[in-house]
Amino acid sequence: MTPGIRPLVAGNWKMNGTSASLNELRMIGNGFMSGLDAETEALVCVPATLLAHAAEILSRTPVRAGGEDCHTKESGAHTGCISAEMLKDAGASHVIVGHSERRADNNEDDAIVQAKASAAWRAGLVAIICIGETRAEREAGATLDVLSRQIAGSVPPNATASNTVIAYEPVWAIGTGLTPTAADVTEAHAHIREKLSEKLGSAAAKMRILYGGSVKPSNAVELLGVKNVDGALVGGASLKAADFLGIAEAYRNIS
Ligand SMILES: O=C[C@H](O)COP(=O)(O)O
Repeated sequence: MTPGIRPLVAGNWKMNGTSASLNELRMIGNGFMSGLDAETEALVCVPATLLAHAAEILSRTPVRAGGEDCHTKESGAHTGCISAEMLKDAGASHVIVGHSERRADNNEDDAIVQAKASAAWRAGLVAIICIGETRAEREAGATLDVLSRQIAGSVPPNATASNTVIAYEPVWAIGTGLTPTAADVTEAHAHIREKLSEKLGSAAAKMRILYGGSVKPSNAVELLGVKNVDGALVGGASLKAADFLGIAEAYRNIS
């Protein structure tokens, strides 16, 4: 938590979900309508095939819909790609850029991630910029250096707390059931805040820094209660409404 920052609990469905899954979204929306939004903002980033449906379903709730990636360009000859403008047109408010799965699967480097963040802003979307170290980098003691490098390269110099959210996701914690200790998360998030401050000045003080990687209802109070953790980016547990709502409910037990 950071005083003065309203937490954001964001889901990332990744390459999961068909129209049959939309009922989970309805239940997520209904859950936030029954009072959870007092504690936290909520967002679910879904595959592009579901985005327009998701946005329509969630439009009657406090929960927003987002995209999982965007191209750097507005339009053109890029078969199979989706622009930020297309996501906006389909009802997105946010888009994830630089997720470690895209960095690994599609060879996306920091320069591409930064260009995607700028593309998101151009379309009127908030960019959720993901950073985080691999297991090998962690074991080499390079975690903070990796975070510094990724912030330097992936975050545009004119980022603000209104147009950008940072998500710290240790790659080795994603989908593994493993999580860093609260002390590790404290150190990483403090370092991220410091580096953002050096780069962005006062804009960094109110910028949300989410934690992502095996967040579940059972560990949410511990992970999300850490200083400078301003919400969660949730993968697997966002696919089931009960789990996603359970994570958001953690804020009722965090002071
Ligand atoms: O974007 C979400 C993260 O990759 C976390 O995924 P996970 O909650 O399944 O570990």
